[in-house]
Amino acid sequence: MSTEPTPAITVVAAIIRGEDGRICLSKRPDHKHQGGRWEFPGGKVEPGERLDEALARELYEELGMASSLSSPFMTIAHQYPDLHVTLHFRDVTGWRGVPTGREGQQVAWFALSDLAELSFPAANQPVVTAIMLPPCLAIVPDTIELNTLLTGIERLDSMQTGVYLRAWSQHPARERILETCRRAGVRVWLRADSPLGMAGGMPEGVFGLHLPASVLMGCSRRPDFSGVVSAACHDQQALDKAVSLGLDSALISPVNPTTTHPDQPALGWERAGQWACGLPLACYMLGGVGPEDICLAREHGAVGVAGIRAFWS
Ligand SMILES: Nc1nc2c([nH]c(=O)n2[C@@H]2O[C@H](COP(=O)(O)OP(=O)(O)OP(=O)(O)O)[C@@H](O)[C@H]2O)c(=O)[nH]1
Ligand SMILES: [Mg+2]
Repeated sequence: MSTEPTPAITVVAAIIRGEDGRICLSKRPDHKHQGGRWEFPGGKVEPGERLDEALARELYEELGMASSLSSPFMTIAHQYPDLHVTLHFRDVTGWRGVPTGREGQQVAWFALSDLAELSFPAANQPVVTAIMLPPCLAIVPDTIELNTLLTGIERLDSMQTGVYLRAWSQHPARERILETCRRAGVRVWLRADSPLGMAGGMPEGVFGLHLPASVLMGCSRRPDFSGVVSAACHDQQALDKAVSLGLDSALISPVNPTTTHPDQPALGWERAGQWACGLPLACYMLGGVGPEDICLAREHGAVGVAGIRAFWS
């Protein structure tokens, strides 16, 4: 048996969003590692290169794009049978030129709704799910007044913010709340009451099922739900469990001290970031954070922020 260690490489890859929201992908040549699959354009980071420099170089070499500005989106560590990759996916925010396959590779733009049909390298599934998620998750307080909630939902930017209706199933106006979200095009998460999901099934059009920590730890498999499944994680054991169940997303908390959970010591950004970075699921930072912290959250391995007070006052 060979005792050679598996080679390890660091890769940067670009999430290039067109003005119409479509994503630019290229097809890996058949003879390459993970050949014939669609990829986020990019490649190996050279020694001494910063991630943004490496991505700008790769995008110029592969697609002829100049002056690319980029910021962190998600990092995934993945073990292939023959290779260990650390993939740094970055949002490309500024470029010139039309992306063109300069190495003979096919390049195309895809709507988010088409991505699920494409074949990607095995490491990519978590990032494909993550780009369909809003960067903010507004958790609805249990005691909010109905009109404040309905007006608040109507005012949200539905591309930017999804809503977690934590106490929805007990709410007397639950159908009206859900209908307001549907009309506003806001993506909705509901809470799982048990490891099986929601008693009585999920209403039509619900985007996400969220598992409180106690429910998560009682799950022996991913709940049956065709949408996104997320979980509340206050420690590494919970994150390990979320990964082992193949969940899509985790809410890591509390990052900062909060008035809602004064008894829980805050993790701080550094520790929360060490937990999130490299995981094959989309993490949201929760606890004393708001939309102004999206960049900070992404620098610490999360795709966005979740909060209660920051969204409804
Ligand atoms: N660019 C890119 N590479 C990915 C993705 N997902 C993924 O697993 N990889 C893996 O990361 C590695 C990236 O290598 P690459 O072939 O793009 O590297 P490169 O552009 O520097 O090419 P070269 O080796 O021909 O110089 C490959 O092993 C590839 O399978 C992805 O979405 N984009
Ligand atoms: Mg490449």
